[in-house]
Amino acid sequence: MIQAGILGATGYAGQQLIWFLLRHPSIRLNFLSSHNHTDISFHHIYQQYAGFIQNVCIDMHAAEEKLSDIDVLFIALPHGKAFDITKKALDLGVKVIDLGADFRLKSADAYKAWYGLEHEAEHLLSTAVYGLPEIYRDQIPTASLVANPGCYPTASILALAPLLKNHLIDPASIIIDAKSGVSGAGRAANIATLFTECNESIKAYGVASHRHTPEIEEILATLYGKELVISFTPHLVPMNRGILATCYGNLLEKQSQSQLYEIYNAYYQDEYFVRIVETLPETRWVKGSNLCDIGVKVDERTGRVIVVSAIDNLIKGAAGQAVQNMNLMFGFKEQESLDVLSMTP
Ligand SMILES: NC(=O)C1=CN([C@@H]2O[C@H](COP(=O)(O)OP(=O)(O)OC[C@H]3O[C@@H](n4cnc5c(N)ncnc54)[C@H](OP(=O)(O)O)[C@@H]3O)[C@@H](O)[C@H]2O)C=CC1
Ligand SMILES: CC(=O)N[C@@H](CCC(=O)OP(=O)(O)O)C(=O)O
Repeated sequence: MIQAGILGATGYAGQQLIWFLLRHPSIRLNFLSSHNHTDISFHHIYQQYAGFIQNVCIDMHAAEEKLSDIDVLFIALPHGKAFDITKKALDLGVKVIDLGADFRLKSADAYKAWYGLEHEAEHLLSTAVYGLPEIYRDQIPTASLVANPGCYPTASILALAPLLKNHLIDPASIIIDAKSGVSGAGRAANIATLFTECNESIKAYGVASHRHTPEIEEILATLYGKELVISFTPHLVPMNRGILATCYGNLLEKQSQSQLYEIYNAYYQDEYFVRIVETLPETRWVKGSNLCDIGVKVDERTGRVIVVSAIDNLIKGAAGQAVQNMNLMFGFKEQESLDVLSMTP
């Protein structure tokens, strides 16, 4: 039995992680941490767990004392909070999966530029593995520290990877127009995510400045083999969950619809969690699952390819992907506890 500790268990990502770990036959939840709900039973905060989970939330200090009791630490804290505890956990031989952004970028300078914070564990950046199994599966099983990707980067990178790996588009032409449900902003109180502020409205935000831009660029550049820059515009839409990323690129040579489908199907042929769909993806068909649906359309008139991807931001965009990484790190079946389908409607 693997002992797991969860920091930030009371957040949306942490709660979703618990939902999956409870189904896992080889995992025991050792501790759950919270900031504002310490000494409160987890099932009093998320009442669907009544009768299923007995843990009482503890604070970060108490969690730190329990590090030597666990095999894996999941960190679902706001960015900037993972440095110290990650160092301590790794020193004790505990494997770490960080759902936040603290170990995703390879350079501390880039982290400072986009997150406005000094990186306090720079020496770990070269050892952290970017936890997108469809791209880095070979490195994850031996990793001690996995940086779980952001939700928008997961949807965007999976959508564009086959085009860049096969050098089919001009990288300077990439535009990603993405929409997220409100749970992407977390559970903490915030005026911008009040029902009355975001219901019946859609807005772009972080235009030309969103912190997921360098993360997407870094991984796409690795796939392409050369530096590149993209335009990325996220939008907030009035739904609880889901990300839809619509990605545009100029084709370097004429490609037919069926050629591109063949390329996508070949690229993802062994991937359980990626479905190449003939219709266009919709968030409702992946909501509640660890799946990423991808649809591809050639616009012959403009010479562009338009790729649409859909994920559940809290699952393939966070907790599901974290469990997928844990399964790989501990030698479990990659799909263990993750093969659930959307229950829509
Ligand atoms: N929401 C999403 O779709 C995604 C989120 N992520 C990342 O996962 C991480 C968690 O996100 P999310 O669950 O949405 O956020 P939430 O705001 O919902 O949860 C944050 C969690 O961290 C705890 N916390 C807050 N501040 C502190 C602090 N100073 N010290 C210790 N604990 C603290 C909170 O405790 P309490 O509840 O007691 O306040 C809560 O458990 C973030 O890094 C986020 O960027 C990644 C991909 C997708
Ligand atoms: C709707 C919304 O606000 N979404 C979040 C992204 C959530 C996520 O993946 O954030 P991390 O990179 O911090 O893990 C945002 O745009 O900041």
